[in-house]
Amino acid sequence: MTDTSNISDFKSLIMNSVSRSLNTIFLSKAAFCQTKQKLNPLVLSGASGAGKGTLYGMLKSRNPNLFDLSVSCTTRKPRPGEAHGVHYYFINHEEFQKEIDQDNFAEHCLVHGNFYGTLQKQVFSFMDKGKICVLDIDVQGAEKVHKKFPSWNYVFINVPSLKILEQRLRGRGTETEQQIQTRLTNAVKEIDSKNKLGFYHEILNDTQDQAYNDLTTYLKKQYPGVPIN
Ligand SMILES: Nc1ncnc2c1ncn2[C@@H]1O[C@H](COP(=O)(O)OP(=O)(O)OP(=O)(O)O)[C@@H](O)[C@H]1O
Repeated sequence: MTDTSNISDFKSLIMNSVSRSLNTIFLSKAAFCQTKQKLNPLVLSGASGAGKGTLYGMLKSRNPNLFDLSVSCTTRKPRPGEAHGVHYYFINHEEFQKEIDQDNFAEHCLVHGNFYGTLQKQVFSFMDKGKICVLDIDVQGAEKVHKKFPSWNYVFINVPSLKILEQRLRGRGTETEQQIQTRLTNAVKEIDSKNKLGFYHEILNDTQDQAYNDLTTYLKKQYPGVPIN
């Protein structure tokens, strides 16, 4: 009686141990597959002041481990308070030109004598970590990226009216009067070209909560199975 009971205990010990080992193998495999899942980057575009940064901030604060903002390279000098690798990668003209020659940019442009660009390898490194890399770029930049990577997700943040855009730019208080006027003039062109380009999903940024809700509804469809808050 005692012997049989011992054998039965021994059997169940072995079975439990095998079952635990198999669980560990399958769970680690699932975790491995999850970390290797590559998620297409999200390109947020729209006029200056439309709310790209605000909506990215909401995505990041509610999903800190899922979204990461791509940091651009620039040849302009850092402003007080700007840190290398945080606000921009500050590189010189020679280094920037080398990256252009090697076709390493998803997009780049020259503004007032300074280069700005998004390095592909930086975007790919986020993808390798299973993250959604967010590119916060203007309409011209997004058009260039789309030529190279048409399968990425393109969202155009729009505003209810130019009047409201003007109010928001003034409220932000980071631009001079001249810069506000330039941004408003550019906004008309950007909204116009968004209509012609046709690859965007458009989000109207009326109230922040409604815009965030519309954005996440779209993202949940684009990234099925990925929990997005
Ligand atoms: N739905 C909203 N209602 C009211 N104010 C808003 C809304 N969304 C954004 N804002 C405000 O509008 C201003 C511009 O927004 P934000 O800085 O996010 O724009 P942006 O598109 O990132 O601009 P830029 O391209 O110039 O960086 C900010 O002061 C922000 O707080």
